[in-house]
Amino acid sequence: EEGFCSAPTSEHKTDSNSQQQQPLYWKVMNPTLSPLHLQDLPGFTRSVYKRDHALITPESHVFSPLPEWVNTLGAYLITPAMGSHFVMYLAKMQVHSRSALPPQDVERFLFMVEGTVALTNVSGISHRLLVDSYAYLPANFDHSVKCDTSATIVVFERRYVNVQNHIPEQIVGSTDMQPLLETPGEVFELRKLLPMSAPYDFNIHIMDFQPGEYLNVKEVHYNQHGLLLLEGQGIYRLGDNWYPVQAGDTIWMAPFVPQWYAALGKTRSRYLLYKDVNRNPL
Ligand SMILES: NC(=O)N[C@H](N)C(=O)O
Repeated sequence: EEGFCSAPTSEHKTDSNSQQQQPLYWKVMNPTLSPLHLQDLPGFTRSVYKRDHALITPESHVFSPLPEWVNTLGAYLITPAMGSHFVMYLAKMQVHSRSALPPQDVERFLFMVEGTVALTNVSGISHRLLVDSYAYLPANFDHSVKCDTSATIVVFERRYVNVQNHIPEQIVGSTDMQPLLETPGEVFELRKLLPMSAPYDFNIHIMDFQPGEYLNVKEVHYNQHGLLLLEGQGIYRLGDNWYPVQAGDTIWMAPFVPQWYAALGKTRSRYLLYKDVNRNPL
């Protein structure tokens, strides 16, 4: 990693090649694209915190032990203190680490950014989660995540909003197994990681843009978002602000913040997006 940082010109020239040689989503935790002349500038950060949105960039991450987890460091990137009804955090699992359960009535979604973990539920059924795998654990669903070596997971949790006669189930999958969905009037590629049915009160979208592609709708909507840019770079408009963004960046979008994205650079942009759905906003 050090060698990579100290060779900015060759990194730049071989960017598309070196990205191909690195594991999927490698740039999320290795944000070497950050402009070198700004990287060491004392006090400089691209992070921004405003009433209706936030941009949290990797140089601002602060990790501390995750309460009740074993050998795991966490960085909470979005919490209700910002106005969200969910939390989004990075869990860095280390050698012989283990998760703790979320609080009562809180559902959980895990997405693997780095490494491998084993997810075991109360029936003893285990799944190996690799990079790009994900799992949804309903509220009050007994489970445990274990890691022998190291892994990074992006985690979303929220208090489940019950509706009568609908019970969500554990879901385990991977992005590449999900079908592309119709996006009328838009050019980006869309996959949804959870069923679109009523038991689920949020979904996680994976959105892909080729360089030069952008959102057609300048969206303003009641839903809130937590976004992790998994690949690529571009410009995110939030309200009246236009932010250069790159893989590894997190964005909080409050309800009704005007939002728009354009992908730039030479490689695909891919982002993961929490979105509350299927519930009356009243
Ligand atoms: N900012 C976004 O990408 N929003 C999504 N298109 C969405 O709300 O589904």
